[in-house]
Amino acid sequence: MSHIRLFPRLNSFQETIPLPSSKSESNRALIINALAGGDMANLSNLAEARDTQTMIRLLADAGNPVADVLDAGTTMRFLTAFYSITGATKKMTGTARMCERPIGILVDALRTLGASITYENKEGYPPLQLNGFQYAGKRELAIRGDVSSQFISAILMISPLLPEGIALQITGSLGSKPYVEMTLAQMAQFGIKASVDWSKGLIDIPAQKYIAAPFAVESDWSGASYWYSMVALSPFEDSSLELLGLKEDSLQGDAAIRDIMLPLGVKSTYTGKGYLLTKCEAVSELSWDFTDCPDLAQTISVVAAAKNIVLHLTGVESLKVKETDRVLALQNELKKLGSTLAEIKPNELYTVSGSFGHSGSTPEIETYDDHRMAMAFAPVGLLREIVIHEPGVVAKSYPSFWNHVDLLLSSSAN
Ligand SMILES: O=C(O)C1=C[C@@H](OP(=O)(O)O)[C@@H](O)[C@H](O)C1
Ligand SMILES: C=C(OP(=O)(O)O)C(=O)O
Repeated sequence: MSHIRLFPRLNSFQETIPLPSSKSESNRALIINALAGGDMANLSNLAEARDTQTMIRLLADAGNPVADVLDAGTTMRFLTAFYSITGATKKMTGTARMCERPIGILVDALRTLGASITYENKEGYPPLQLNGFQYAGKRELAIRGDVSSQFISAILMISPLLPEGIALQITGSLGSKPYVEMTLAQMAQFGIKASVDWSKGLIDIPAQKYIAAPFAVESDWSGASYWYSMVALSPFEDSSLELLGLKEDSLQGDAAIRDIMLPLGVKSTYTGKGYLLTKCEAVSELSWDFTDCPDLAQTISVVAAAKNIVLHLTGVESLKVKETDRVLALQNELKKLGSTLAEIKPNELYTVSGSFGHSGSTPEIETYDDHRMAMAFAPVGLLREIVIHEPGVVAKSYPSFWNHVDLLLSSSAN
């Protein structure tokens, strides 16, 4: 299927959406469970996301000298640390885009600990060749926090296995902090004790053993964000959705979508089984810092553009090194809705503003091999006909996305 065409419906919806499981929680659970020597049967509700299925496949294929992670960032970063500490000889590679995503900060940290790693092409980027591990005898490690938190999560998960544990000093600002907290919380569920001083950026983990334990993965709050958009963009006041499996007290930072969407016109009510989303009044201008929840920036930018809400975004620096340069991709595609994403302060402050076009030629949205481009723009189909190119990209995190969209929107695929 090279594109999907979505058509607005003429009435409201009241539906229940069975959300996918979190790929972030799944990929941590898989690494931690493997380090604990646990049985796979201990893990329930693992994500159907390709990133997680790739992790499962690669962990089961220990003897293969090559690990191809495709486009999965967490799989690349977590497995590089996992194979390093387990002394594997392994080539780590992925898609062309994965080979443009930085990994030097993690490689430097692993080398300091004792890993032997070489770059096959460009310094600081995959593919990598891992050639075993000889403990360097140092428990103090400094690591930058401003490029990707996944480097820190990767190091943290292997740290209990280091002969003296680790005293990790995060330097600079820390982006995506809730993902580091998620890592520590999941490690704690497998018996790991850590002391953390966020005011100093210090995480201390003594050497200790993981204790195998059962772990059930929650529904995905990042995937939930697109259903929030559906409610925000529905022109009918009585539209509502119930999202199943979301927890009130989630490990996922993207649960912040509850707070972000309130001023954008969506009220969240916990039902015991998940969340009920209903419509409420929206503001006309909003500022939001996405440092803790970068994966929500596309969702929110599109909602703002489609509702003619002026949105000021900060904390979006990391968007340039994700599945695509998400700032550039948004700039190109928001134009097709009548909006601009203007860089107000270089690399710091961006503003979405414009005038949403209900008529004129059908916007044809390119997706740049990025699942979140496809899912962020799909809800616009509630307001006007729209075409999304390469809709299969959603498989990275949410393979059943279009089946769920069918509950709300008519579509034709080509
Ligand atoms: O650790 C994780 O599971 C993730 C961390 C974030 O990446 P960065 O830390 O690179 O911002 C996020 O964007 C990604 O989708 C998943
Ligand atoms: C950035 C993402 O994933 P990753 O970095 O793990 O490829 C994402 O899912 O939006």
